[in-house]
This record gives sequence, structure tokens and C-alpha cells, in this order.
Amino acid sequence: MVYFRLFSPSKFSKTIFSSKTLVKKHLSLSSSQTLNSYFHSSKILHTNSEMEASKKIDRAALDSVLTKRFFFVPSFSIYGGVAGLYDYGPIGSALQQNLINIWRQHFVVEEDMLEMDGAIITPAEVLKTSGHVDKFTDFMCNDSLTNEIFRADHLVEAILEERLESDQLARQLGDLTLQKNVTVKKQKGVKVHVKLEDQTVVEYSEILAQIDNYGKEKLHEIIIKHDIRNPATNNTVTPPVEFNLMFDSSIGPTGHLKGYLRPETAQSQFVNFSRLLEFNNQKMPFASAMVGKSFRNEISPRSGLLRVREFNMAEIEHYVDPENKSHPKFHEVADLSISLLPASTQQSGSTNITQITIGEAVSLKIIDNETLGYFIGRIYLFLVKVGIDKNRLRFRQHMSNEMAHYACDCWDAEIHSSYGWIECVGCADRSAFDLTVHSKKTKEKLCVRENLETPRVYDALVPNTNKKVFGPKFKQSAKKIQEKLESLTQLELEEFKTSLESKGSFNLELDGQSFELTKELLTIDMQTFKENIREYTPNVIEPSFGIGRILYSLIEHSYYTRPGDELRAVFSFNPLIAPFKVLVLPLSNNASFSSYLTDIARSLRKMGVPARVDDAASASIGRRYARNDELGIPFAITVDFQTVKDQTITLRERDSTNQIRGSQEEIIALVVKLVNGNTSWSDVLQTHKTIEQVSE
Ligand SMILES: Nc1ncnc2c1ncn2[C@@H]1O[C@H](COP(=O)(O)OP(=O)(O)OP(=O)(O)O)[C@@H](O)[C@H]1O
Repeated sequence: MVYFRLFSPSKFSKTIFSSKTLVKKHLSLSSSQTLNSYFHSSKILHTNSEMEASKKIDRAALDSVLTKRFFFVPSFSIYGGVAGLYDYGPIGSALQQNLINIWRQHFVVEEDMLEMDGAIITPAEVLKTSGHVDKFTDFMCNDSLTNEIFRADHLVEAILEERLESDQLARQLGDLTLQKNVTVKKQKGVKVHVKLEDQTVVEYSEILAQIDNYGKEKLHEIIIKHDIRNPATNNTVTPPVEFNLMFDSSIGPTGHLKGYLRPETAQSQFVNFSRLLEFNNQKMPFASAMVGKSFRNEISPRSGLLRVREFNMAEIEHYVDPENKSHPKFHEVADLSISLLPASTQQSGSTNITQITIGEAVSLKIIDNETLGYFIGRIYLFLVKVGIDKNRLRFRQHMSNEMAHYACDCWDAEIHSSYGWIECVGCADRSAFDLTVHSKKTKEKLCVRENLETPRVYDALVPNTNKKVFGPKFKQSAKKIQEKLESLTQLELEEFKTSLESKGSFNLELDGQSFELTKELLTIDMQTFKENIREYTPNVIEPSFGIGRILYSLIEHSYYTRPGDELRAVFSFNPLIAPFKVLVLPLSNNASFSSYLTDIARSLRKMGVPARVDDAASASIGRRYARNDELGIPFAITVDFQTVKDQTITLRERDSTNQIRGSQEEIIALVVKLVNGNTSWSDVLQTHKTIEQVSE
């Protein structure tokens, strides 16, 4: 099978992040019986055409507005820039700050969480214990001749998607250059689309549905089997290898203390667990929270803000009793209907979405427990509140290989944009892993002691050593053997007891050595215990938000152009998230308007409403409305000749462009209500007549 170069590097870089969309797109386009019967689902939420329509934005035009209006730009660009680093301008940073403030209100304040701010530079020992030093890796492969670097799963994903897209277009256009499997020719820069065999489409779709589930051997197998090459050179690529994503450094002048820039904020919260619990008066359950920068040395950062090397995270660690994962406020989210993509669906090779209430999903055990379900509901409400389109939001469950070995369930909130479905929030039940490993390493107790109203009485096996012979026999190893015996599970003790009784001894493996323990050295006895205190390590449910990814998705979901004028970009930010809430502008540059502008802007700002004045004399009023629509300002107050006569001003709403007129006091009071969410524009139109609009 030969795969010729199909697309240019720039096209490649645009598609590299797009995810499973094309698989879905395929479903509706293929008339083949095999495909139709292959993908099965009772409740599909988004029809492919709906999703396709919603994703069609002119990304080049959007990018140009974002750069021109300094939402965000590549960092150090006058030096040539570095991939994966971005600077936010006034609009981008205000949007980011508003997003964080709303997050804080929605989670920290409303859920009464304990917020902290931990150190960024982290000693290696902490991250070794947490598993990051050994396992925080992605798979990387290189062009075998040029050494260009790829993230292996993204390369496979992009190429298979591109082939499927080509196949789909071929089917659509009836351009059936059908040969066995894949053959693509590039003729004078014109793409010839190639139809794949139905079986190949199914196979590609299966791979894409499970791409996050593959280890390096499986990825290598796919690369070989499906002839995945560097699309720019058509060279083969090397087998995938692990690449650790942490930036390392050394702390202090000696260079002896190794450190890393933290890849997540979570570890600072775990290591402070005892203090947090103490602050919470030993009451469980409770949550800690933290917002701050994290750093990941991404193999191949593309897709703008969606994959960067330095980004803001907002993380919650909710500590819960492992024996009781119910949530007192679960009923508040139980009836929310959300889109789920369970692991079982993906593992069957499909990406069809199930629409279901959170209550139903928990009772059917699709979502593991109430607390996890509660946070999925709160994440959904937060994202919708800031302006994410709920029809482009889904929760995808991790598949077995994808999930960390200690996690018992994990869901990603994925948001659809022109890059496909992107994970923006991870929500995992991390079990007791983190607290257990840090406690074991430091010997610091990271657990909860609960006073029991009724003492717990139970029987358990206990190893009892004969001190007189045990110490002299094992000498310096005695202590660690004793510790090992005390750490044995009931099941292991049962096994050893049987062996002691039947054979008179058993072997204990420890640090590569085998110690024979005879019945002269110890007995294993059943004892009755009575406990007034229960000691346990809490489980942790962790919602982890990538602020930049949410921000970018929100920007795409808010972006549109005025009907009939593709050059007029508008961002429909809601008043809660909009960087400026009100634009204040004069009809023209008549000198009599200027004191009104200053007064109005000052009054608004005093009331905490960010206002922007645009009195640049050179531009028409229509032009000025348009350029401020590009900043997503929801309302505009205009001062005109009528203002000078009777002190009235006009108020314009950005999306409808409707305007009303009223006294200065009335309009300002109305704006404050609108901005604070105490009224809506449609309510305002119930009581105010719209006026004839100044030509835009
Ligand atoms: N390189 C990155 N750039 C921007 N945001 C990121 C990046 N990596 C992670 N995030 C954000 O942090 C959140 C939590 O991180 P998590 O470790 O769960 O991500 P991840 O599973 O490694 O993401 P991915 O698989 O996309 O690399 C993600 O949901 C995402 O919003």
C-alpha cells in the first residue's frame, strides 16, 4: 500500500488536533450497509450535519481578528517566537480573569472550598512519588530522515482523519478513483480524493475512536500497518518512544537539588492535606482548590491556545470517604440532561453520544458515584454559564488503558470547536492514590480519624513474632521483616497461616530476598478488635480545568459575522464574561458631547461596570460600533444632539443592534441591572420602545 503526500504541512498543522469528528461525519455520508449497521446507538444527540454546520467558521478570519485586536499573540514574536507560548493582550487577559472570577464564585464560594496558592517549583522527590517523573509522558516519533518530531497519536489521528475526509469527499463527488485500499495522487496541486474500502473505513474509525487508549507498541503497529508517514516529506517515522513532559531545573546554586516546574497544581494540595483538614475542623467531606500556572513541555504544540507549554489551570481536590461517595446536593444536578460518550461506546469503535440525565447515569453506574456525578453537573453548569454552547459540550469517559491505574472513573468535558472535540476539563476519581503515596514516602499521616458513635468490633488475623528468637535470627533485617509482616493484607495472612499450619513455615519475599519464617519464629492468630476511632485515607475526586482551552472554545462559540457582511466580526460574549460591559461613544466629534462621555463613563466605573470610551473623531458611528462589536462589548451608550437638549442617551444591544432611549440616570441604572444579570434585554424591550437606529 502506497500513501502519497496528501496535504501540505500547513493543512496538517490545522488538522492535527481535530479529533473524532470525522468518524461521526462519515456515518451520515456513507450509504454502505456495513457502516450503517456497524455504528449503533439508540440516542444520538448531534446529527452530523448540525455539528458540521456549527463548526464551520473561517478560522483564518477569526485568527486575524484575534491578533489584530490583541486578544492573544505568540510570545516573543519580535524575536521569532517560541511554539506553545502566548501573551494575552487587554481583551484576552480580561476574559481570562473574568473566567477565573466566575470559576471562583461558582466553585470556591458556592461550594465553600478551601483555596490555596502553592509553589510552582517542585522538588523532584515530590513528583517522583506522585509518579510524574516516571509516567508523565507522551509518545514521540521522528521523521526517519529529517528528524522532524511528532506526537505519535496525533500523527496517526491526523493522517487517518485526512484519509477518511478524502474518502468521504470521493464518495460525495462520485470521484471513484477506487483502487485497493489507499492510493492518492497529487496532480498539479489539485487533490484527488480517494475512496477507501468499507472495511478500511470501519478500521480507521475504530482506531480513531480508541486513539487515546493505545500504548506505544499498539501505536507502532498502527503506524506500520497503515503506512503512517510524515505528511510533509512522505518519509517513514521512527517507532514511538516516551517523552517526559516536565520542564526540569535545579534549585539553588549547588545544582544538587533537582526540581521541576509543576505540571499541575494538585500536588501542593495533597501534601498540605493535614493542614487543610485541620483548617476544616476535621470535618469531611471537603474540597481544596487552586488556580495557577502549570507547565508542560508539549512535544508538538499546535492549535493555538489549545495546546501550549505554559497555561493556567484551576483544580479542585474533593476529599471523600471511600465508603460513602454520596453527595448531599446531588439532587440539584440529578435532572440535568447531558451528553455522554461512555467508554463502552468508544471501545466498540463508535463515538455516538448518549443524552441522559445525571441521575440516570449514576443509577445505571455509567458514572461511578454521586460525588463524581455532582461535579460533572457543576462543570456543565459552569461552562454553560460562561457561554459555552451546550450542544457542543460532551462528557467522554476514559477507556481502560487511558485511565491512570489508580483511578476508578474519569470523564473529560470535551468542547467542540473547529479543531474537533477537545478535552477542556478532566474530572477523575483518583481513589486514595496520591495521599497514600505521599504518606508512605514521608511517613506523615495524610488520613482522617473519625470518632465512631458505635464502636466497631471485628476479628482479624495478626502476626505475633517470638521476640526472643526473631531478633537474633534476622539481626539487622528484623525491623523491615517485621514492618513487611504488619503491612500484609488479610488475604496474604490467611495464606501464610495455612502454610505455617500445614508445612510449618512460609517464605516472605522482601527487596529481592527470600526469608523463611517458621512456626518457632511467629504465629498468625485471629484476634478481636474494638475501635472507637476509624482511620481512613480519603478518596479524591478531581475536576481539573484548563482555562486557556475553555477561553478559546468560548471565543469560537461566541464568534460570528454580521449577516450580509462577512468582514464585520462580532463576539457575543455575555455580560458576565465580556471584558468591557459598556461602550460609551459620541455620535460625532462635536465638542459639546465630551463632558457627557466623561460623566457617564465615570459613573459606570464607580459602580464597578468596566466601560470603554471610543471617541476617535475620524471614524463614523457605524464603524465605531463595528470595531467594538469585535471586542464583544454587549451594550453601547451613545451621546447625541438630543442629549444636549434633554439629557437623554441611547442604549444599544450588540447582537440585535436594537436601541432604546432614556434619561441618563435611567439608562445607567438599567445597564447596571443588565450587567449584573438582574434583567435581560428582552425584558427591557417589554417596557421600552425601540428607536430608529442610527445607520450602521
Ligand atoms: N498543553 C496544554 N495546553 C493547554 N491546556 C492544557 C494542556 N494540557 C492540559 N491542559 C488542560 O488541563 C486540563 C487538565 O489536564 P490533564 O492532565 O487532564 O490533561 P491531559 O489529559 O494531559 O490533556 P491532553 O490529553 O489533551 O494532553 C485539561 O483538561 C486541559 O484543559
